[in-house]
Amino acid sequence: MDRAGEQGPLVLLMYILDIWHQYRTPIVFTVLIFCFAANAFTRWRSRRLKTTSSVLATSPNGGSSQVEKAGWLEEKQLSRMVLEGVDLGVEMSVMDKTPAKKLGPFGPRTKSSKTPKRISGSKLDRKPKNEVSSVGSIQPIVFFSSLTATTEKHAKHSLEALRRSLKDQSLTILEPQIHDLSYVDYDDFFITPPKTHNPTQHVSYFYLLLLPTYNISTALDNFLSHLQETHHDFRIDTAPLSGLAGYSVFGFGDREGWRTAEEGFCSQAIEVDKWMARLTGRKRAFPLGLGDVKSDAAERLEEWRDGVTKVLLDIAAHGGLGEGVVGSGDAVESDEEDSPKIEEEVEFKARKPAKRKRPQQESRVDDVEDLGSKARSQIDDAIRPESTSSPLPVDFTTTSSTTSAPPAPKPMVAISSPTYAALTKQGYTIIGSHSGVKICRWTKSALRGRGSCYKYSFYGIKSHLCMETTPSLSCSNKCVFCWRHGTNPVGTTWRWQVDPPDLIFAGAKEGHYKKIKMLRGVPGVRASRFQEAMKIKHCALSLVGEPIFYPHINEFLSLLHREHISSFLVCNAQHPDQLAALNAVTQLYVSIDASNAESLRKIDRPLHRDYWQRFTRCLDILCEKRFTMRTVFRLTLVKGFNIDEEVEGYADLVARGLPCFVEIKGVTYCGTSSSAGAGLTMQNVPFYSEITAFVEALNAALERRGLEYGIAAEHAHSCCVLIASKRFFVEGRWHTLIDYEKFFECLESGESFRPEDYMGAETPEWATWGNGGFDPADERVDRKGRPKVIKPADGVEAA
Ligand SMILES: Cc1cc2nc3c(=O)[nH]c(=O)nc-3n(C[C@H](O)[C@H](O)[C@H](O)COP(=O)(O)O)c2cc1C
Ligand code: SF4
Repeated sequence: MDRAGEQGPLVLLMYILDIWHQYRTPIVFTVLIFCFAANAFTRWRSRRLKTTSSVLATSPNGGSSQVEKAGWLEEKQLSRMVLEGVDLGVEMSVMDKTPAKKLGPFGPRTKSSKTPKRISGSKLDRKPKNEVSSVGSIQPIVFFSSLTATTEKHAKHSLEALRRSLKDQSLTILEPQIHDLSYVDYDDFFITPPKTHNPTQHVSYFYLLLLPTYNISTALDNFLSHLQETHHDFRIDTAPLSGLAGYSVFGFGDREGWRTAEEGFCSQAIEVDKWMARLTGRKRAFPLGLGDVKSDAAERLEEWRDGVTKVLLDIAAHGGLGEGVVGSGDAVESDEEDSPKIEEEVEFKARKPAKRKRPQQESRVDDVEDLGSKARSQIDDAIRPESTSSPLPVDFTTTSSTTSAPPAPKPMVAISSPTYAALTKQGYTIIGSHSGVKICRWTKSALRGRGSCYKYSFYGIKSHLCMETTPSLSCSNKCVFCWRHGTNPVGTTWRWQVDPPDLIFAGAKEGHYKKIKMLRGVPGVRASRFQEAMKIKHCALSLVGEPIFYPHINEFLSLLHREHISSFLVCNAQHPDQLAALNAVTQLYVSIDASNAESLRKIDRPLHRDYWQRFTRCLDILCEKRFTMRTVFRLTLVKGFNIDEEVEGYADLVARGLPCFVEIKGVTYCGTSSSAGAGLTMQNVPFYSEITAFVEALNAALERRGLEYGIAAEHAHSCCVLIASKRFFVEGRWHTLIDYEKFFECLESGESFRPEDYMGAETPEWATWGNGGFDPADERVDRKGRPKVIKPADGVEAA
């Protein structure tokens, strides 16, 4: 090997190095340009792949698997990921129950696809499946079962009636359909709601079930078994029919053979209603209707149908069944809502502010809460055992010590105030700034056929037709037994904004009907009574507060009377001027909570310094009114406060006021911390035997005074007895009931009239003294729905 040959590679290397040094800048520049161009090309190509609708080269489906524009696919939004290679279309349609082509950008694929794996998916629809969209359609379906064609005939007639009444509605209710349960496949309708074939239209189904009852084996047994098994089938959701918009059942039975539900009247319809409540997850849209084929079936069915039609329209308008009270839609009854627990909690909260340190010097009071807490503190001081001889409560109308101009009136119960929150939590609907309405527990009881309050036995008022309201939530007393003690505002004069009477009247009706509607899904509510309840016939102006405190009480009363709603007004005998100026009411009450000044101070804890003078003046005014309206003394007996040794004193008060009636009832213990704070316990609740002993003693005391009274009626269920003037004892019978239509006739005649002019029929035998006072047409049950054993200490929330 020669030297030149050995040095050849070295020379070549040096030559290359030389060229590199000479041309490195253009070389580097060229390489960079090339890399950039290659990169840009790659990116352009991949973007083009995403946005074109060209056929994927490797897709076996050719033109059918076109790639849709996928720009919407935000990877972060993907809540369900599907690996490419799985049949995406099928997977998605199972998931969302909508056709595959709507769901994915890549269309259906097969497992044989050779394209690279790609992760894809779509957003899940999070809307609750069982909520009817307000834009969705509702499909009513009438189901019936029939052996001897009675139910079939009614079902077909109902279908026509439904079609007629829904014909002109512009809402989204589809033409009702009908199915004979003997011919339908239960799996199509009673495992899950039927499937909709049109994916663009969301349809919710509403079932109306019309069923007879047979105590022999029929196809209905299969239907019942199916419902039961579906509910218990562990593979199926316990409420698979919750996607329904609602359901309601109507049963046909024969009362001649099966008098009561316990004996089997409509028992199969009752069972179906229960299972449907479970399977639909509480979608009872209207109470179970029951009709006796030999008497009232057609009438009851019509009421039920009207109610169901209204609910259908409601659902279409508002997109769902709306609110219900606790227990709404339940399969079986529970009385949770009667529990005093909520009251306890609210009352406790409401009383908390009273613990705040109170300034020594009282100043002018211009806010209801301030007034309430100050009054409360004073009153609390007044009733503490060690301070029983403390000075009388201050009259706030005379305590102003400031010289500043009076502030502008404020709302009595401002929306942002704790009082508002406490009252609404207790179930009050606050109307405007100072009025309230609430459903009383007897309304629910009457709707279920469990009995009305004592006013039904004494005066013929059906509790489910009665509205309980007050145009003034404020009161000038703080009675120890007041249910709402600690939450309601107090004051001696009206110093708040004044709402117009028509606003209060409209608000009270609206609030009342809304609350009634919330009861429609409650098990046990009778369809016929529910329908009746949608027309208020009576108004109890009591609740809490002092109705005659409201400056436009007379205008408010005329609004009631104009709609033929009777008025029972209860006042606390502290506002004689307002009482004197009061126009006619159907029945006028004053509360007589004690027989003497000292006792009244302890029990009513009045804010007025001259409370006893006010009280006795009210009795005199009542005495004058006794020939123009029915006047009543209401005595609430509280053991340890106002019973012992007071009989003679009460008899003297009766002699002074000469009321048409004296109602005597035992106090209701509500078990709240406020009542406990006022020194009240269960020990203060008199037994019914103690009430009756008192009544007999009072009656004897009245006789001794030569007063023409007698014991007319009783309602042992609510510890209440009625003493009546002999003016209402006609031809040897008590006539304590009221002829309400006659009352309105008298009122509208413009002539003066007397209470006797609207005296009603004789008091029913079952309500008279010695007979207990419970309407035999109703069913007495305890809180769990079991037959009731009379307990003398049962209280009543009476208005
Ligand atoms: C054999 C038989 C058994 C019945 N059992 C009951 C019953 O247990 N409870 C009830 O309320 N009605 C009962 N009924 C009355 C029917 O429910 C009632 O007549 C109904 O209207 C029949 O409806 P359909 O004609 O549509 O079959 C029975 C009737 C028959 C003939
Ligand atoms: S308790 Fe009062 S409000 Fe309730 S139904 Fe009876 S009268 Fe009406």
